[in-house]
Amino acid sequence: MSQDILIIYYSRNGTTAALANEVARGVARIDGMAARVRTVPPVSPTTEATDPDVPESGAPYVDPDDLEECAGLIIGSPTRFGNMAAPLKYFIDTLSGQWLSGTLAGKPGAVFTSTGSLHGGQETTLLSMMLPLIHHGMIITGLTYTADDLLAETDSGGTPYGASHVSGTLGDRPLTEIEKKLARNLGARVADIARRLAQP
Ligand SMILES: Cc1cc2nc3c(=O)[nH]c(=O)nc-3n(C[C@H](O)[C@H](O)[C@H](O)COP(=O)(O)O)c2cc1C
Repeated sequence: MSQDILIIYYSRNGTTAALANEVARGVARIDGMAARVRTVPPVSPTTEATDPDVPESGAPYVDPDDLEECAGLIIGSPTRFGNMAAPLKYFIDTLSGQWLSGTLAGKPGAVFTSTGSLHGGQETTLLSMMLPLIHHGMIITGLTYTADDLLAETDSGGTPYGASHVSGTLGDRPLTEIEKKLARNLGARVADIARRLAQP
């Protein structure tokens, strides 16, 4: 039976979702590993506002069981003012129970983001997204210069801290080949580490 790497993302305009799909493809490259892709609902300043249990499109909403069952976790968010978007942070802030019981402790974790501009805060977002994962006891991994061609291209997304995409001021730039490659490599890296950790 395969082990799942949980990929949780928030995306309003679809570019972080596209990156999530590439990360999932990378997970699937590793024998015995499968990607479980989930999203989180938007948040509203109106406390009475509700959303359907199943989103109109895209991945299903993440469920607490997903966190229990995963062998690793990769989270993705658009960059908003140099930080992760509120819906993902809101979801993370509901995880006190999992923190207390060590649900994610010892599992590999990684992060990815999409920004409007190349210098719009990818690194700050990625680093700050790692912090809650560290609090949960996760083993954080990024990308490597040697295996991932990070030095080959520096004019699009892709950082040592995780996968990334530059969507442009109109948010309409497709993923570049190097962005796709690095996103897949990140998924494969987390899946490979999870598989090795599961070996006796
Ligand atoms: C409120 C808000 C804040 C943003 N802040 C930044 C920012 O700090 N740096 C940046 O490069 N892009 C910023 N953007 C642009 C988004 O990061 C970018 O459009 C991203 O690709 C959207 O991801 P999505 O397609 O998954 O929704 C911001 C967008 C919004 C709506």
